[in-house]
Amino acid sequence: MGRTLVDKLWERHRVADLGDGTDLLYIDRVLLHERTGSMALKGLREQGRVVRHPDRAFVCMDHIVDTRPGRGDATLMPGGSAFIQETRAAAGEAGIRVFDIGDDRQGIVHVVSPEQGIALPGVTLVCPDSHTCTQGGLGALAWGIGSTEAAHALATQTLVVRRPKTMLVRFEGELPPGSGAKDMILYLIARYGASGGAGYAIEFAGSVVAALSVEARMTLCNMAVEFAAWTGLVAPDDKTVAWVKGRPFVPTGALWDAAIADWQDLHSDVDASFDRVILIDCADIAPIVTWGTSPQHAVPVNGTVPDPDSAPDPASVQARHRALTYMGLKPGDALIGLPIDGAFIGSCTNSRLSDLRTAAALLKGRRVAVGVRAICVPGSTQVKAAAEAEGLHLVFQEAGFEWRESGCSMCFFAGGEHFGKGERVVTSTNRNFENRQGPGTRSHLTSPATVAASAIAGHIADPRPLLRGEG
Ligand SMILES: CC(C)[C@H](C(=O)O)[C@@H](O)C(=O)O
Ligand code: SF4
Repeated sequence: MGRTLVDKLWERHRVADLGDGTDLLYIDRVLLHERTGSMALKGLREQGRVVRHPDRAFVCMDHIVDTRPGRGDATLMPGGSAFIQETRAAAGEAGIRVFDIGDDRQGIVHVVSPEQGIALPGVTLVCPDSHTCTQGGLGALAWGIGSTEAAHALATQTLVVRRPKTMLVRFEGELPPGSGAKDMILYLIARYGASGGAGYAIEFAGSVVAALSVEARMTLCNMAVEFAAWTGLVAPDDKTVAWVKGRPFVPTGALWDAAIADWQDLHSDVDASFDRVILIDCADIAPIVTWGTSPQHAVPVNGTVPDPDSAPDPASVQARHRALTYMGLKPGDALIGLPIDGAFIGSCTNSRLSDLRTAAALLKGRRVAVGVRAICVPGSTQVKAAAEAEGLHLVFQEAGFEWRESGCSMCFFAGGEHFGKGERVVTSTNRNFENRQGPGTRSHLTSPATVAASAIAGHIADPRPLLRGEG
C-alpha cells in the first residue's frame, strides 16, 4: 500500500521502534530562541550533558528583543535582557551559532530558518516553540517541543516521539480574489473547531495549495497548531526547490543535485491512505476575521457576531459568552465598521516579504486613519532589508505605520510591549487569546490585506474594494 509523506519522513528518520507506540527519531536540526532556548541550554548544563552537534543547532533572538529602532539588549520585558544575555553566553559556550541582535540574519526563528536554508524539504526539525510547524511549508517534518525535550535533542540528536495519525486537508476549487492562505486556515479552523486537528500530522494539498507561493504555504502551516495539530506540512515541488536554492545553509554542487533527486520521492503516494481526509471548496472562502478569543471564533469579514447560544455544546456556549464580554461585542454586531485602535502586521504567520508587499500595495498613497496606532514588524532583518530595497518602508511610513526592527514584538505581550486595555486591534498574527497582545487588549486575527484596509478605514474593513482599485 502507498505511503503518506509523513510515513516516508517518519521511516527515513526512525532510529528504533521502542515498542510502546513510540519511536526514536533522528533530529536533523534543533532551533532555539532566547525565551525557551535559554532554559534548554541551562537544563543541559545542569545535567552535565554537552551538545552533540553544535553545527546542527541554531539560536535566534526574537521573542524578548526590543523591536524599536536603535535597540540593544535592553528590552521592555522586566528581566528580559537576562534571557538574551544568558542565551548568548550559553550558546557561545556550547559552540552554537547565534543570529543575534545586530546580525543581518536575526529575526523570528520560523522566518529565519527557512530563509537561511536551515529548514529544507525532508528534514526533521524541532524547536521549543509551538509554531515550528510553520516550517512544514517547505516539506520538512517540523514540530514544537518543550525545553526538556530540546535539551534531550541537543544532547542526543534524537527524540522519542509518539506517531501521530495522518490527515489530508485538500483545498480545491477557485480561491476568490482577496482571499489568501490566512483566510484558508482561519476558515478551516472555524469550520472544524480549534481542536479539529488534535493528534494529527496534517498534509495540506490540493490545487489551491499547489498554486500558493512557498511563503503562503508557510502561513498555512503556521496555524496547524491553532487547529491543535501535531504539525502541518506541504509536499515540496518545483516552487519549493526554486525557493530554497542558493540559500546560505543549502547544499551546493553535487550535494545539491543529490538533494533534488532525493526530494522527488517526498510526496504522498496516490494510493496512500490517511486516517482522515477533509475536502474544502475554496469558492466559499471570503476574507476572514475573528470576533472572539479563539481562532475558531472566525467569520467572513462581512459577517456578524454569531449568537453564543447557537454553539454546539454548553462549554462552547459559555466560552463564547465570555469571549463576547472580553471583546466588548454582542451577537449580531457587524464586524465591518467596528472602530479599531491598533493595526499590527508581523509575526511568524504573516511577516514575510510577500505579506509586506500585499499590505504596502493597499497602503500606497493612503493614510492610516487618525487615532489608529499602526505597526509593521518585518519577520526578519533580511525581510526588512529586502523590503527597504523595494522602498516598502517608505510606503508604510508615509501611510503612518511605525517601521520596526525584526522580532516577535506585539504578537505576544510577554515580549514586554503591548497595546492598551480594551483597545481593539486588527492583527496579522495567529493567537487572539485573552491578554495575548496586552492586558485586556482585543485582538482580531486576519490577513495582512484586511489589516491594511482596516488601518486606512479606522475600523474593520473588507479589503476587496481596495484590491479592486475602488475607494
Ligand atoms: C514563547 C513560546 C514558547 C510560545 C510558543 O510556543 O508558541 C510563543 O512563541 C507563542 O507564540 O505563544
Ligand atoms: S511571532 Fe508570535 S507566534 Fe510566532 S514565534 Fe513569535 S510569539 Fe510565537
